[in-house]
Amino acid sequence: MTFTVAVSGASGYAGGELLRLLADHPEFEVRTVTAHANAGQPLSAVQPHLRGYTHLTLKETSTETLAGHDVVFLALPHGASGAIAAELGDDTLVIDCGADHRLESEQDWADFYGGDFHGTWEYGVPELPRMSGTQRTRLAKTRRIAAPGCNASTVALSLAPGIRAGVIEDRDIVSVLAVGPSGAGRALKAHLLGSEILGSANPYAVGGTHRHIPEIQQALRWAGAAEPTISFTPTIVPMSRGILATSTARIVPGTDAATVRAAWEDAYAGEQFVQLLPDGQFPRTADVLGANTALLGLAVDEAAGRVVVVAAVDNLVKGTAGAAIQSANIALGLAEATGLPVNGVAP
Ligand SMILES: NC(=O)C1=CN([C@@H]2O[C@H](COP(=O)(O)OP(=O)(O)OC[C@H]3O[C@@H](n4cnc5c(N)ncnc54)[C@H](OP(=O)(O)O)[C@@H]3O)[C@@H](O)[C@H]2O)C=CC1
Ligand SMILES: CC(=O)N[C@@H](CCC(=O)OP(=O)(O)O)C(=O)O
Repeated sequence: MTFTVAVSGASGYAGGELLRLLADHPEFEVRTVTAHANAGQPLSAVQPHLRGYTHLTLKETSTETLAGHDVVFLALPHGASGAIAAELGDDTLVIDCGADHRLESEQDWADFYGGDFHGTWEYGVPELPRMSGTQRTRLAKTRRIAAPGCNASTVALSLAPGIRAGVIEDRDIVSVLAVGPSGAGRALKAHLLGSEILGSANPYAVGGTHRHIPEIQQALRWAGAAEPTISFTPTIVPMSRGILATSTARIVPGTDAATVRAAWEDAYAGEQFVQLLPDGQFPRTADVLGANTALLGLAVDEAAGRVVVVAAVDNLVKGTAGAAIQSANIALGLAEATGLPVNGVAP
Protein backbone atom coordinates (compact mmCIF):
# COMPACT_ATOMS: atom_id res chain seq x y z
CA MET A 1 0.00 0.00 0.00
CA THR A 2 1.23 3.50 -0.81
CA PHE A 3 0.52 6.30 1.67
CA THR A 4 0.08 9.81 0.30
CA VAL A 5 2.22 12.41 2.06
CA ALA A 6 2.31 16.19 2.50
CA VAL A 7 5.40 17.96 3.86
CA SER A 8 4.91 21.47 5.24
CA GLY A 9 7.89 23.71 5.87
CA ALA A 10 9.40 22.03 2.82
CA SER A 11 11.64 25.04 2.12
CA GLY A 12 13.38 24.68 5.50
CA TYR A 13 16.15 22.42 6.76
CA ALA A 14 13.96 19.85 8.53
CA GLY A 15 11.45 19.80 5.65
CA GLY A 16 14.27 19.37 3.14
CA GLU A 17 15.71 16.46 5.10
CA LEU A 18 12.28 14.83 5.34
CA LEU A 19 12.02 15.04 1.55
CA ARG A 20 15.53 13.65 1.02
CA LEU A 21 14.69 10.60 3.14
CA LEU A 22 11.12 10.18 1.83
CA ALA A 23 12.45 9.99 -1.75
CA ASP A 24 13.86 6.54 -0.88
CA HIS A 25 10.82 5.36 1.09
CA PRO A 26 9.00 2.66 -0.87
CA GLU A 27 5.63 3.08 0.88
CA PHE A 28 5.32 6.88 0.82
CA GLU A 29 4.47 9.13 -2.09
CA VAL A 30 5.02 12.85 -1.56
CA ARG A 31 2.13 14.65 -3.28
CA THR A 32 2.24 18.10 -1.68
CA VAL A 33 4.95 20.42 -0.39
CA THR A 34 4.15 23.71 1.35
CA ALA A 35 6.04 26.78 2.57
CA HIS A 36 5.48 30.33 3.75
CA ALA A 37 7.55 33.12 2.13
CA ASN A 38 8.67 30.68 -0.58
CA ALA A 39 5.14 29.53 -1.54
CA GLY A 40 4.76 29.65 -5.32
CA GLN A 41 8.40 28.74 -6.01
CA PRO A 42 9.38 25.46 -7.64
CA LEU A 43 10.74 23.22 -4.86
CA SER A 44 13.93 22.72 -6.88
CA ALA A 45 14.60 26.47 -6.81
CA VAL A 46 14.70 26.43 -2.99
CA GLN A 47 16.10 22.93 -2.37
CA PRO A 48 18.35 22.40 -5.43
CA HIS A 49 19.91 19.24 -3.94
CA LEU A 50 16.54 17.43 -4.10
CA ARG A 51 16.55 16.35 -7.75
CA GLY A 52 13.76 13.81 -7.30
CA TYR A 53 11.08 16.47 -6.85
CA THR A 54 11.53 18.78 -9.85
CA HIS A 55 7.81 18.33 -10.63
CA LEU A 56 6.63 19.90 -7.33
CA THR A 57 5.84 23.54 -6.57
CA LEU A 58 5.62 24.90 -3.03
CA LYS A 59 2.03 25.73 -2.01
CA GLU A 60 0.77 27.90 0.84
CA THR A 61 0.72 26.16 4.23
CA SER A 62 -2.94 25.81 5.17
CA THR A 63 -5.42 23.20 6.33
CA GLU A 64 -6.78 23.09 2.78
CA THR A 65 -3.44 22.26 1.12
CA LEU A 66 -2.53 19.68 3.77
CA ALA A 67 -5.92 17.93 4.09
CA GLY A 68 -6.65 14.74 2.15
CA HIS A 69 -3.26 13.07 2.64
CA ASP A 70 -2.66 9.91 4.66
CA VAL A 71 0.41 11.40 6.36
CA VAL A 72 1.27 15.06 7.10
CA PHE A 73 4.71 16.11 8.31
CA LEU A 74 4.80 19.57 9.90
CA ALA A 75 8.25 21.20 9.90
CA LEU A 76 7.21 24.70 10.94
CA PRO A 77 8.48 27.17 13.54
CA HIS A 78 7.24 26.72 17.11
CA GLY A 79 3.69 27.94 17.49
CA ALA A 80 2.79 27.61 13.80
CA SER A 81 1.70 23.97 13.80
CA GLY A 82 -0.78 23.77 16.69
CA ALA A 83 -3.68 25.54 14.96
CA ILE A 84 -3.15 23.76 11.62
CA ALA A 85 -2.88 20.33 13.23
CA ALA A 86 -6.11 20.83 15.15
CA GLU A 87 -7.98 21.10 11.82
CA LEU A 88 -6.60 17.89 10.29
CA GLY A 89 -8.72 14.72 10.42
CA ASP A 90 -8.31 12.22 13.23
CA ASP A 91 -7.47 9.48 10.71
CA THR A 92 -4.58 11.45 9.25
CA LEU A 93 -1.21 10.59 10.73
CA VAL A 94 0.31 13.94 11.73
CA ILE A 95 3.95 14.25 12.77
CA ASP A 96 5.04 17.60 14.17
CA CYS A 97 8.78 18.28 14.02
CA GLY A 98 8.37 21.42 16.13
CA ALA A 99 8.00 21.67 19.89
CA ASP A 100 4.27 22.46 20.03
CA HIS A 101 3.18 19.00 21.21
CA ARG A 102 6.24 17.63 23.03
CA LEU A 103 5.77 18.73 26.62
CA GLU A 104 3.29 17.22 29.09
CA SER A 105 3.51 20.14 31.50
CA GLU A 106 1.66 23.29 30.50
CA GLN A 107 3.80 25.14 33.07
CA ASP A 108 7.00 24.01 31.31
CA TRP A 109 5.52 25.19 28.01
CA ALA A 110 4.72 28.60 29.52
CA ASP A 111 8.16 28.89 31.16
CA PHE A 112 10.27 27.87 28.15
CA TYR A 113 8.14 28.73 25.07
CA GLY A 114 5.01 30.74 25.87
CA GLY A 115 1.90 31.26 23.75
CA ASP A 116 -0.98 28.84 23.36
CA PHE A 117 -0.48 25.30 24.70
CA HIS A 118 -1.69 22.74 22.16
CA GLY A 119 -1.58 19.54 24.22
CA THR A 120 0.75 16.57 24.24
CA TRP A 121 1.32 13.99 21.51
CA GLU A 122 3.28 10.74 21.60
CA TYR A 123 7.02 11.46 21.65
CA GLY A 124 8.83 10.29 18.53
CA VAL A 125 11.83 8.51 20.03
CA PRO A 126 10.89 4.80 19.92
CA GLU A 127 13.95 3.52 21.81
CA LEU A 128 13.36 5.48 25.03
CA PRO A 129 12.38 3.43 28.08
CA ARG A 130 8.73 3.92 29.03
CA MET A 131 6.89 1.98 31.75
CA SER A 132 7.97 -1.66 31.44
CA GLY A 133 8.84 -1.37 27.73
CA THR A 134 9.77 1.40 25.32
CA GLN A 135 8.08 4.40 23.74
CA ARG A 136 7.69 2.24 20.60
CA THR A 137 4.57 0.56 22.00
CA ARG A 138 2.77 3.87 22.44
CA LEU A 139 3.71 5.05 18.94
CA ALA A 140 2.05 1.98 17.42
CA LYS A 141 -1.36 3.18 18.58
CA THR A 142 -1.33 6.86 17.70
CA ARG A 143 -2.16 9.22 14.84
CA ARG A 144 -0.35 12.18 16.47
CA ILE A 145 3.43 12.21 16.95
CA ALA A 146 5.72 14.91 18.35
CA ALA A 147 9.17 14.47 16.81
CA PRO A 148 11.91 15.33 19.33
CA GLY A 149 14.19 18.28 19.84
CA CYS A 150 17.52 17.15 18.46
CA ASN A 151 19.61 17.99 21.53
CA ALA A 152 16.93 16.67 23.87
CA SER A 153 16.65 13.25 22.28
CA THR A 154 20.43 12.91 22.06
CA VAL A 155 20.83 13.53 25.80
CA ALA A 156 17.77 11.48 26.76
CA LEU A 157 19.03 8.47 24.80
CA SER A 158 22.44 8.94 26.45
CA LEU A 159 21.17 8.71 30.02
CA ALA A 160 17.80 6.96 30.14
CA PRO A 161 19.21 3.40 30.32
CA GLY A 162 21.22 4.24 33.45
CA ILE A 163 18.17 5.79 35.12
CA ARG A 164 15.95 2.86 34.14
CA ALA A 165 18.45 0.35 35.57
CA GLY A 166 18.98 2.37 38.74
CA VAL A 167 22.75 2.63 38.25
CA ILE A 168 22.99 6.43 38.02
CA GLU A 169 21.53 9.21 40.12
CA ASP A 170 19.05 11.65 38.63
CA ARG A 171 20.50 14.68 40.45
CA ASP A 172 23.63 16.46 39.29
CA ILE A 173 23.56 15.40 35.64
CA VAL A 174 25.83 17.51 33.41
CA SER A 175 25.58 17.65 29.60
CA VAL A 176 27.83 19.70 27.35
CA LEU A 177 27.15 19.70 23.62
CA ALA A 178 28.93 20.72 20.44
CA VAL A 179 26.22 21.44 17.85
CA GLY A 180 26.08 22.49 14.21
CA PRO A 181 24.17 25.67 13.27
CA SER A 182 21.65 23.86 11.02
CA GLY A 183 19.88 22.94 14.26
CA ALA A 184 18.64 26.52 14.41
CA GLY A 185 17.00 26.38 10.97
CA ARG A 186 17.52 28.24 7.75
CA ALA A 187 16.11 31.64 8.66
CA LEU A 188 18.79 34.30 8.98
CA LYS A 189 19.87 34.93 12.58
CA ALA A 190 22.64 37.37 13.49
CA HIS A 191 24.46 35.05 15.85
CA LEU A 192 24.57 32.34 13.17
CA LEU A 193 26.15 34.37 10.38
CA GLY A 194 29.07 32.55 8.80
CA SER A 195 31.38 35.38 9.86
CA GLU A 196 30.32 34.82 13.48
CA ILE A 197 30.67 31.04 13.64
CA LEU A 198 33.38 30.03 11.16
CA GLY A 199 36.61 29.57 13.07
CA SER A 200 34.93 29.91 16.48
CA ALA A 201 33.05 27.86 19.08
CA ASN A 202 30.13 29.92 20.45
CA PRO A 203 28.19 28.93 23.59
CA TYR A 204 24.50 29.86 23.81
CA ALA A 205 21.54 29.33 26.16
CA VAL A 206 23.95 28.96 29.10
CA GLY A 207 22.74 28.63 32.68
CA GLY A 208 19.59 26.55 32.64
CA THR A 209 17.72 28.52 29.97
CA HIS A 210 17.69 26.09 27.02
CA ARG A 211 14.23 24.94 25.89
CA HIS A 212 15.27 21.32 25.71
CA ILE A 213 15.87 21.02 29.48
CA PRO A 214 12.23 20.21 30.38
CA GLU A 215 12.04 17.83 27.41
CA ILE A 216 15.05 15.89 28.73
CA GLN A 217 13.69 15.87 32.28
CA GLN A 218 10.36 14.53 31.01
CA ALA A 219 12.07 11.65 29.16
CA LEU A 220 14.17 10.82 32.24
CA ARG A 221 11.02 10.76 34.39
CA TRP A 222 9.54 8.20 31.98
CA ALA A 223 12.66 6.12 32.65
CA GLY A 224 12.03 6.32 36.39
CA ALA A 225 13.75 9.50 37.57
CA ALA A 226 12.02 11.31 40.42
CA GLU A 227 13.32 14.86 40.20
CA PRO A 228 16.03 14.99 37.55
CA THR A 229 18.30 18.01 37.57
CA ILE A 230 20.53 18.74 34.61
CA SER A 231 23.11 21.38 33.82
CA PHE A 232 22.90 21.70 30.02
CA THR A 233 25.30 23.79 27.93
CA PRO A 234 25.32 23.81 24.11
CA THR A 235 28.04 25.37 21.98
CA ILE A 236 27.79 26.06 18.25
CA VAL A 237 30.82 24.78 16.37
CA PRO A 238 31.73 25.20 12.69
CA MET A 239 30.19 22.04 11.20
CA SER A 240 26.96 22.41 9.25
CA ARG A 241 25.20 19.48 10.92
CA GLY A 242 25.79 17.15 13.85
CA ILE A 243 25.65 16.99 17.64
CA LEU A 244 28.32 15.62 19.95
CA ALA A 245 26.83 15.45 23.44
CA THR A 246 28.97 14.54 26.44
CA SER A 247 26.81 13.70 29.45
CA THR A 248 27.98 12.69 32.89
CA ALA A 249 26.04 11.48 35.91
CA ARG A 250 26.89 10.18 39.37
CA ILE A 251 27.04 6.42 39.67
CA VAL A 252 24.91 4.99 42.48
CA PRO A 253 27.49 4.15 45.19
CA GLY A 254 28.47 0.49 45.28
CA THR A 255 27.71 -0.15 41.60
CA ASP A 256 30.60 -1.76 39.72
CA ALA A 257 31.70 -0.70 36.24
CA ALA A 258 30.43 -3.86 34.53
CA THR A 259 26.94 -3.37 35.95
CA VAL A 260 26.91 0.23 34.76
CA ARG A 261 27.89 -0.73 31.22
CA ALA A 262 25.40 -3.61 31.15
CA ALA A 263 22.51 -1.16 31.66
CA TRP A 264 23.22 0.47 28.28
CA GLU A 265 24.09 -2.81 26.56
CA ASP A 266 20.78 -4.32 27.63
CA ALA A 267 18.73 -1.26 26.71
CA TYR A 268 20.05 -1.01 23.17
CA ALA A 269 20.92 -4.64 22.38
CA GLY A 270 18.13 -5.08 19.84
CA GLU A 271 18.16 -1.58 18.41
CA GLN A 272 19.23 -0.78 14.84
CA PHE A 273 19.39 2.97 15.22
CA VAL A 274 20.87 3.40 18.69
CA GLN A 275 24.17 1.62 19.07
CA LEU A 276 26.64 1.40 21.95
CA LEU A 277 30.24 1.20 20.76
CA PRO A 278 32.65 -1.34 22.30
CA ASP A 279 34.43 -0.38 25.53
CA GLY A 280 37.10 2.23 24.86
CA GLN A 281 35.54 3.55 21.62
CA PHE A 282 33.79 6.88 21.26
CA PRO A 283 31.81 8.30 18.33
CA ARG A 284 32.55 11.27 16.10
CA THR A 285 29.84 13.34 14.42
CA ALA A 286 31.38 12.33 11.07
CA ASP A 287 30.32 8.73 11.77
CA VAL A 288 26.58 9.52 11.71
CA LEU A 289 26.18 12.24 9.09
CA GLY A 290 23.21 11.45 6.89
CA ALA A 291 22.34 8.37 9.00
CA ASN A 292 19.38 7.73 11.28
CA THR A 293 21.86 6.48 13.86
CA ALA A 294 22.69 7.59 17.38
CA LEU A 295 26.15 6.27 18.27
CA LEU A 296 27.10 6.10 21.94
CA GLY A 297 30.41 5.55 23.71
CA LEU A 298 30.53 4.96 27.46
CA ALA A 299 33.23 5.17 30.10
CA VAL A 300 33.13 4.67 33.84
CA ASP A 301 35.26 7.31 35.55
CA GLU A 302 35.81 5.52 38.85
CA ALA A 303 37.90 8.29 40.41
CA ALA A 304 35.10 10.81 39.81
CA GLY A 305 32.35 8.29 40.59
CA ARG A 306 30.64 9.19 37.34
CA VAL A 307 29.56 7.60 34.08
CA VAL A 308 30.52 9.50 30.93
CA VAL A 309 28.38 8.97 27.81
CA VAL A 310 29.44 10.53 24.51
CA ALA A 311 26.71 10.53 21.84
CA ALA A 312 26.89 11.54 18.18
CA VAL A 313 23.73 12.26 16.18
CA ASP A 314 22.91 14.02 12.93
CA ASN A 315 20.48 16.67 14.17
CA LEU A 316 18.56 16.63 10.89
CA VAL A 317 18.23 12.82 10.69
CA LYS A 318 17.99 10.90 14.00
CA GLY A 319 17.51 14.32 15.65
CA THR A 320 14.45 15.23 13.53
CA ALA A 321 13.45 13.93 10.10
CA GLY A 322 14.67 10.36 10.55
CA ALA A 323 13.01 10.10 13.97
CA ALA A 324 9.80 11.46 12.42
CA ILE A 325 9.81 8.86 9.63
CA GLN A 326 10.84 6.02 11.98
CA SER A 327 7.93 6.91 14.27
CA ALA A 328 5.54 7.20 11.31
CA ASN A 329 6.58 3.73 10.14
CA ILE A 330 5.68 2.33 13.56
CA ALA A 331 2.33 4.13 13.67
CA LEU A 332 1.40 2.80 10.23
CA GLY A 333 2.48 -0.77 11.02
CA LEU A 334 5.36 -0.70 8.52
CA ALA A 335 8.79 -2.18 9.24
CA GLU A 336 10.38 0.41 11.49
CA ALA A 337 13.52 0.88 9.40
CA THR A 338 11.74 1.35 6.06
CA GLY A 339 13.44 4.04 4.01
CA LEU A 340 15.93 4.95 6.74
CA PRO A 341 19.72 4.88 6.30
CA VAL A 342 21.81 3.27 9.03
CA ASN A 343 25.07 4.12 7.24
CA GLY A 344 26.54 7.61 7.28
CA VAL A 345 28.37 9.69 4.67
CA ALA A 346 32.12 9.90 5.24
CA PRO A 347 34.60 11.49 5.13
N1 LIG B 1 16.91 22.07 12.26
C1 LIG B 1 16.93 21.07 13.13
O1 LIG B 1 17.97 20.39 13.31
C2 LIG B 1 15.72 20.72 13.91
C3 LIG B 1 14.51 21.39 13.73
N2 LIG B 1 13.42 21.04 14.48
C4 LIG B 1 12.17 21.76 14.35
O2 LIG B 1 11.62 21.64 13.03
C5 LIG B 1 10.90 22.82 12.71
C6 LIG B 1 11.47 23.39 11.42
O3 LIG B 1 12.82 23.74 11.66
P1 LIG B 1 13.85 24.10 10.52
O4 LIG B 1 13.55 23.36 9.29
O5 LIG B 1 15.17 23.97 11.14
O6 LIG B 1 13.50 25.65 10.30
P2 LIG B 1 13.69 26.50 8.96
O7 LIG B 1 13.73 27.93 9.41
O8 LIG B 1 14.82 25.98 8.17
O9 LIG B 1 12.33 26.26 8.13
C7 LIG B 1 11.10 26.74 8.59
C8 LIG B 1 10.01 26.36 7.58
O10 LIG B 1 8.75 26.85 8.06
C9 LIG B 1 8.20 27.76 7.11
N3 LIG B 1 7.54 28.83 7.86
C10 LIG B 1 8.11 29.89 8.47
N4 LIG B 1 7.17 30.65 9.09
C11 LIG B 1 5.98 30.04 8.85
C12 LIG B 1 4.64 30.34 9.20
N5 LIG B 1 4.33 31.40 9.95
N6 LIG B 1 3.67 29.50 8.78
C13 LIG B 1 3.95 28.43 8.03
N7 LIG B 1 5.21 28.11 7.64
C14 LIG B 1 6.21 28.90 8.07
C15 LIG B 1 9.33 28.23 6.26
O11 LIG B 1 8.83 28.61 4.99
P3 LIG B 1 9.54 29.78 4.10
O12 LIG B 1 10.99 29.48 4.06
O13 LIG B 1 8.89 29.61 2.77
O14 LIG B 1 9.21 31.07 4.78
C16 LIG B 1 10.21 26.98 6.21
O15 LIG B 1 9.73 26.10 5.24
C17 LIG B 1 11.06 23.78 13.89
O16 LIG B 1 9.96 23.70 14.74
C18 LIG B 1 12.31 23.27 14.56
O17 LIG B 1 12.36 23.63 15.87
C19 LIG B 1 13.47 20.01 15.37
C20 LIG B 1 14.64 19.31 15.60
C21 LIG B 1 15.87 19.67 14.91
C1 LIG C 1 22.11 25.50 16.92
C2 LIG C 1 20.75 25.57 17.52
O1 LIG C 1 20.26 26.65 17.81
N1 LIG C 1 20.10 24.42 17.69
C3 LIG C 1 18.76 24.39 18.20
C4 LIG C 1 18.18 23.02 18.02
C5 LIG C 1 16.70 23.12 18.00
C6 LIG C 1 15.92 21.84 17.83
O2 LIG C 1 16.28 20.73 18.04
O3 LIG C 1 14.69 21.99 17.46
P1 LIG C 1 13.51 22.58 18.31
O4 LIG C 1 13.73 24.07 18.23
O5 LIG C 1 12.33 22.11 17.54
O6 LIG C 1 13.49 22.10 19.69
C7 LIG C 1 18.72 24.77 19.66
O7 LIG C 1 19.66 24.43 20.40
O8 LIG C 1 17.72 25.36 20.09
